[in-house]
Amino acid sequence: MSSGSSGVVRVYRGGFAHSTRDSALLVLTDCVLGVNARGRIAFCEEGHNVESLSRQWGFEMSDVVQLGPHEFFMPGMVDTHIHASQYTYSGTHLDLPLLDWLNIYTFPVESRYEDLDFAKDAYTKVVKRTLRNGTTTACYFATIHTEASLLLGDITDDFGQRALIGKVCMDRNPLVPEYKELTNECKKETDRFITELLRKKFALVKPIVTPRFAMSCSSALLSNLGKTARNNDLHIQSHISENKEEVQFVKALFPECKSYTDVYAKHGLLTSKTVMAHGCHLTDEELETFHEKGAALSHCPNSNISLISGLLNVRNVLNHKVKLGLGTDVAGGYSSSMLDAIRKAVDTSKALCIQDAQLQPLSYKEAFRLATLGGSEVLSLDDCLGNFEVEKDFDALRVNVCVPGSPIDVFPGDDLEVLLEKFLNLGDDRNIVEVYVAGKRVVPFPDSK
Ligand SMILES: O=c1[nH]c(=O)c2nc[nH]c2[nH]1
Ligand SMILES: [Zn+2]
Repeated sequence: MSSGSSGVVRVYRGGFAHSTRDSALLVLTDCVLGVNARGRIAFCEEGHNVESLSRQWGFEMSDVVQLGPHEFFMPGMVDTHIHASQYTYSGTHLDLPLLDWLNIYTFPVESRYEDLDFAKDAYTKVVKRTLRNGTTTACYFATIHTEASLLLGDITDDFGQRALIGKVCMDRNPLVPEYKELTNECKKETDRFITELLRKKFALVKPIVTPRFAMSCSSALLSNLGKTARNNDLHIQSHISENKEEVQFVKALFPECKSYTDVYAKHGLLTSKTVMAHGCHLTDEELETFHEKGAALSHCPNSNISLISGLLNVRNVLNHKVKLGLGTDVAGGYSSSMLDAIRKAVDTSKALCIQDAQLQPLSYKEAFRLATLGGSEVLSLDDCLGNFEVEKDFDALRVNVCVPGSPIDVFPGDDLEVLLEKFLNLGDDRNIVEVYVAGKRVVPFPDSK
């Protein structure tokens, strides 16, 4: 379809499901959506308006792509916390708690990313795997290595995934001292990473300031990173209050700070562009600080259970009006699929309800919202993605619950809402037949990939 004078390059008609500010789930059984040449949503209206839209926007009725009866579009999913560098061992090494897990499994593997061949293989695989599973936006941790982190940026751009890329910063690592940088070297390399990645002018891939967590950073480094983020108006990511032992260590390392949250706040690292992973053991007072600062949390339920870290009370986080999204936290989390994060978020919430009958469980609709619009809010990208509002980028998954070999069975009377719920609970990448980022089809991969 040519864009003509209207600029509409593609039109789809059929079922759509998304979240809005007011509604965790809006199901549109017959909707017509147009995508313009900039990859943005030109219109999203009731299907019966298609003829007047075709006159208004100048497209032919024969150009309208009609979805099948078992198909629908949903917004692309936003993985707000994933370690690309840990993908090589995902699905293994889940028998230790966080601090031992870091020292024994994680740091030795991350050290290997000095080798760019190793990095290229791992990073290509994780980008392809996550895209196929519907992650249109990923907030990645790489490693301390600048060149390999830049390579991750190149690969995400090449595959068309939207991403924030963090070169990991750490100048403290007593048990694995070969995996850290000197404070000055870390500052210099972080600046170089940011400059070089921005110089590439990738439309969808940007740097994010990434102190690993308070335990692996000196106060001098944290302050410097806070300034770097402020001076360049950059996003910030780290970990917070994942595990009780970690919380105790941080208290001992930063006695002048009144809480773990205060450590980041005092160093200028808690802003409206900050996303902190986990937060399982945050107090209500700390959640209030998150709310005041506009900082966000990434809930990583698979990792929290796999490393026996804790169970985040999402209802309490939502009640505090803290921005919240979901993360796979590969490889503390063993699945790179955001569908797994949705399921584990609901399961975790239900487990907490077993202990406290007063608590209201997270519904699948709320989890759907967290994985899409919630994630876009966490990354302060909700003005350009997260749902199907006009003028947002068309980041979308075309789902077919009835593909050959589908893990889902459909029965008479299953409406679109049922198909969505079945997909979220039972579906996998076989059901994600196409993935779009900023209007461009990125899955199936082109033959060259
Ligand atoms: O789940 C986690 N994965 C990590 O790599 C990490 N580093 C600090 N804290 C962490 N938590
Ligand atoms: Zn993590």
